[in-house]
Amino acid sequence: MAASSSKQLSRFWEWGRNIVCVGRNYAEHAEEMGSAPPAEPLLFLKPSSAYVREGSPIVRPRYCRTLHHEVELGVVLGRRARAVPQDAAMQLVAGYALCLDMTARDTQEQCKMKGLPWTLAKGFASSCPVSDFVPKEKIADPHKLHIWLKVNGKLRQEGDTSSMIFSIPYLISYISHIFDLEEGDLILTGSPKGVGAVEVDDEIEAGIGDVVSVRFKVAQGTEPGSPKGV
Ligand SMILES: CC(=O)CC(=O)C(=O)O
Ligand SMILES: [Mg+2]
Repeated sequence: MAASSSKQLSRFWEWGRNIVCVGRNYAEHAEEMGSAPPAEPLLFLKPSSAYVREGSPIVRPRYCRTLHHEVELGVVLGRRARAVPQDAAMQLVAGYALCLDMTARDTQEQCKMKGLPWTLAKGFASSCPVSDFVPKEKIADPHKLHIWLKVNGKLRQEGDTSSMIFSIPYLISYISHIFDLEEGDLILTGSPKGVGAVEVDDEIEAGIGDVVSVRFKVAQGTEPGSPKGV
């Protein structure tokens, strides 16, 4: 099947496709979370309604007291992938995006203690802010990118994608042996160290080097009747 063009995927967040997240893909972040680096990729999913774009706020759920930022490189798939070998995986990539894996850290800790899935912690509405789409032709080597994040102008997170434990082709191949990846799917490749809390009215700015950047404000969720959490 032919790959979708960059133009078709330039608004990938509107396709309603899978958001597949990789956890603990940087050893220093695994360590700061008190975990050992994984022997196999740790995967979880966000719903496509988790997307938020610049101009709308990141909304802290009512059940969350400790909302953390995680800056991550996102990989946008341009073609369906089933059981692809690593050496063919990069041909399926259409482009990249700067992504945030917003995390209700207190909820996640509760989920871990109770052996529950991370959906409330990682999958709430607006938990996946994304930048504009960056066509793959604009990135010479996705494993040599500087990703960074500031809160209210102060640098909080910096990482180099060369430090990923599992490379992009490894991840695409690995995931595609579990379920089909589709055109328009997004893979969040994990956070470097330096995750931390944001408060209501904070401003987050994040980018991939000087290729693309985004700004988001944090707001408080006020939905009546929203769950109490875990
Ligand atoms: C501990 C985590 O929240 C895993 C994660 O999302 C990561 O990027 O690492
Ligand atoms: Mg993450």
